[in-house]
Amino acid sequence: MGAYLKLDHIDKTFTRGSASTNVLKEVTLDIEKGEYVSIIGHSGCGKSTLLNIVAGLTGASAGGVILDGREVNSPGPDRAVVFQNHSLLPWLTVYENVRLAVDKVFSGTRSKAERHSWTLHNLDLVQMGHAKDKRPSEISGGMKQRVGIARALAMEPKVLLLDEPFGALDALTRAHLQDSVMQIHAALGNTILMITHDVDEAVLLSDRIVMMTNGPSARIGEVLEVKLARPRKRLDLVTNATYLKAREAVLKFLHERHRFVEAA
Ligand SMILES: Nc1ncnc2c1ncn2[C@@H]1O[C@H](COP(=O)(O)OP(=O)(O)OP(=O)(O)O)[C@@H](O)[C@H]1O
Repeated sequence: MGAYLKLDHIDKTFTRGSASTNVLKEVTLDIEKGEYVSIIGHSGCGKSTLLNIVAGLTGASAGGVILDGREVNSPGPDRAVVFQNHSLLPWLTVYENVRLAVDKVFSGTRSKAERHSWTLHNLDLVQMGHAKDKRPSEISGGMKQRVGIARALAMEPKVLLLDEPFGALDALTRAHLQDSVMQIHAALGNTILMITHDVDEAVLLSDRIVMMTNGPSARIGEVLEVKLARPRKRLDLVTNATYLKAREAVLKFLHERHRFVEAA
């Protein structure tokens, strides 16, 4: 038996005319069911490209993705993506945005009443039940991200793919949302692959942090296991030696890679 989610020797080269850029080189990673894995690396190294390959939105040039024993190479409801800039449909209410996804996945297997209560349940999970009849333009950025997360969770994906989901938010909103995601992960045991630029966020949330080298031809440089017990409380971690050590290791990796590029 292999890993639950396997990224197997992924290579990606973009070609335009006669010019081609090799963005990812031999990226191999095994992720267990219920694991929270973050990918961190400098801007442009290929993190989003990698996530898009897992999502099936971009094809790999070589290698592939195996999820729960099956190769995946096109988008599917078993992999739900939450992007940095929410992608809610502006003409639908909060409820309707989530319901649309629920209907898409479950119209053949669950009754109308079940789909209705499942939609409400997922909005409650992210504390957005109270705003169910609002439209995206009437709610804040953080609330929109919550709805995006509810929509993704409601599809009951095998893997949740988060592409800098908190990147555009102010620090306080970001912290609230991180706490919500930690609670949801603890309660539901989701398998999560998340891209982030934020070292503290990576350490706080992850079981493992995958550090990418700079592109072109980015690879996995190091993988750091974050051996912090859960539940994790951000205030307790400020002085926690394991937390500080992990944070330092990631910062060091990023700093050294950056220096390398500057010197090259
Ligand atoms: N469709 C495309 N065609 C050509 N090149 C592309 C395409 N998509 C991405 N790239 C290139 O691939 C490289 C990696 O881009 P990607 O967006 O994956 O990086 P990233 O690590 O997610 O960056 P950031 O952290 O800034 O979001 C970049 O050099 C980018 O210009």
